Amino acid sequence: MNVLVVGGAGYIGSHAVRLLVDAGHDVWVYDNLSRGHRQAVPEGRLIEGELSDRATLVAALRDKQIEAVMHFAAFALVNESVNDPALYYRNNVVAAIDLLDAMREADVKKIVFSSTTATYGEPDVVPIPETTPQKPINPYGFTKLVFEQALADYAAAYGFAYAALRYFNAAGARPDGTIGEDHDPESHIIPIVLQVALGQRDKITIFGDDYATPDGTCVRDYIHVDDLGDAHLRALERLEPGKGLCVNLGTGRGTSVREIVEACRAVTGHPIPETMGQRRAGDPPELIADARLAKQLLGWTPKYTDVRQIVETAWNWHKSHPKGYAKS
Ligand SMILES: O=c1ccn([C@@H]2O[C@H](COP(=O)(O)OP(=O)(O)O[C@H]3O[C@H](CO)[C@@H](O)[C@H](O)[C@H]3O)[C@@H](O)[C@H]2O)c(=O)[nH]1
Repeated sequence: MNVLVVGGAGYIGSHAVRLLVDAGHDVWVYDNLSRGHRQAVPEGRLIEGELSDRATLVAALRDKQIEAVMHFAAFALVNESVNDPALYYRNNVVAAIDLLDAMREADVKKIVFSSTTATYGEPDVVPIPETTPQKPINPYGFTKLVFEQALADYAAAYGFAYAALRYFNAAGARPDGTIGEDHDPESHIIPIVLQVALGQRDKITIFGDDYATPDGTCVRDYIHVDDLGDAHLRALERLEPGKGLCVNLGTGRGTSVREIVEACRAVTGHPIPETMGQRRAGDPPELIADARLAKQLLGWTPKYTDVRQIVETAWNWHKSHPKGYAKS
């Protein structure tokens, strides 16, 4: 299939691009490189442009005879969204609607969208099934929920075929070590802990150990980035006009912050000093996917079932690219 991957130079998008190429799809990356990396895109496959630049998008969709779009070009930091909601509503909603309208203009109506567990807010029931009411608690979560709703409405009115894949915590890197996770500034737990092992930070600060969880630290469902990519490829094959496929992507297993730090010690052989800090505002104690629907509807099973394996792939990237893409 001819696929345009919008935001395909970013962390998760770039991994999906490689899997699409591996599977024989004809793949083009559309990205403004504001947070993505040119080096993460296969040679000759980058179309530079803004999400809101409808003319460039329509031209790309037509020239490359695109049949489906994967949309990864959203901002995804909770704190940033609280401090600058305008940035989030502009990019994740307004510009993303421009993308949908460019698709209408070019008569491309298949889209796979990166949604998030943040649309559920702080759910009462864990593991979290898709039937959980979506009640976000920050602007980031709201922007993703608004776009899910836009997709449902575009499906009903214009015959769009869509998938909204609600990610839990994306982690790890392509096992061949060629691409990985490089955010600036970094805020995600695994890269930060690995930066301690690389000598770039003195210690890891654990944000609270007084939660009502088995070891007192927050529990998350870490899902390997290639397992996420695999689910995108499967969703692409199952899109139906006028319908939405809304599923959680997680392993169904929880891992605490302490367990992440332990896994990083085991994988790197570094003692990784830790210190106990305050709770971080807005962190729910426990987010674990009920991942049965994705298995049922997509025939998808995550290959990485042990968080240590996920950390191994991340470490493989970080130790060979200690400065990320910039100076590796
Ligand atoms: O220096 C650190 C960094 C993180 N944590 C903890 O580690 C866990 C995971 O944190 P992080 O890696 O930042 O992920 P989440 O906050 O769970 O965020 C995930 O989920 C969010 C929406 O739910 C998305 O916005 C993010 O991109 C995605 O990584 C949380 O309990 C944090 O409090 C620490 O203890 N110390």
